[in-house]
Amino acid sequence: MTGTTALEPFGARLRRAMDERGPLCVGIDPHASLLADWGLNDDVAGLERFSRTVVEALADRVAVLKPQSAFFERFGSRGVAVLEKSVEEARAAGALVVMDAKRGDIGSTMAAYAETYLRKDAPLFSDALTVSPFLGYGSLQPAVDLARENGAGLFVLALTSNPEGREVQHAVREDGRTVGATMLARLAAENAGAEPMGSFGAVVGATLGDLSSYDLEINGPLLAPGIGAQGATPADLPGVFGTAVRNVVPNVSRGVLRHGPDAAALRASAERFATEIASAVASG
Ligand SMILES: O=c1ccn([C@@H]2O[C@H](COP(=O)(O)O)[C@@H](O)[C@H]2O)c(=O)[nH]1
Repeated sequence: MTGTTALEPFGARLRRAMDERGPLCVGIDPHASLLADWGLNDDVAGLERFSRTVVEALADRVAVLKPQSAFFERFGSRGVAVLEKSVEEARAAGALVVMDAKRGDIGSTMAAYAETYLRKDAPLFSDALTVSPFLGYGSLQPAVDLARENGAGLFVLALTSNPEGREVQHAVREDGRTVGATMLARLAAENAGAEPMGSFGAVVGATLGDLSSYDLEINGPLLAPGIGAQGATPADLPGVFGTAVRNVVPNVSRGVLRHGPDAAALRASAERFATEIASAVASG
């Protein structure tokens, strides 16, 4: 999957991975507390060991791994070097990598963020990147363009899993639509006509309860954090997402990672979540 050959669009690659492996996305979130629980030092060597363990245990079986950039950046350039290596190894083992860095800025700076994560030959190239649209959806255009050119994707924050997100995302605009609904509509337009689905996804928390007032049919993936440590369960998915549940990529980070460092235990936990998710999606 690495190299210079052109990539198929992210949406097509993700749909295939979801069909073959199931939709589960496991986070690589090396919290200081998890490093301690795993008997590792809170240093670059501990970070490297943690991340390598997760990649070796799961990259050959889950559809998506989602490193949380913040936990690597806190170690400076050496942490970012670990992140680079983890992304490369995860992709080489067959997982798609969603870089959770939530980038967002004025368009000219956004272009530099896009070069960092979405240009095929960049050291941190990832299959998709989380981005923040709160400087205006239009500010994301350089990332949309570069993602299209390189077969990558984006996950745009729309309705986040944290309770504080409401004050921004549920705010009602002059046209009567909420900010979150507007982001979903922009993504639906981005993905129009794409088959089997578009490459431009939304982040929609699994914690949010009934979202039937929102049109989640964006013809693109819905990255759904919040399962496990934040209190949502796989069984909540049909109630939150309705018929759009078939496009949901449920993310679990601490809920799986707390079972490490034993690789078999990490795999068993991911397998349990995958099974519960499959049965919830089938019932939805
Ligand atoms: O709305 C959002 C967007 C992103 N996240 C990220 O997902 C994981 C969740 O981790 P858990 O340990 O499963 O709670 C983490 O990296 C967040 O930064 C989110 O939770 N909500």
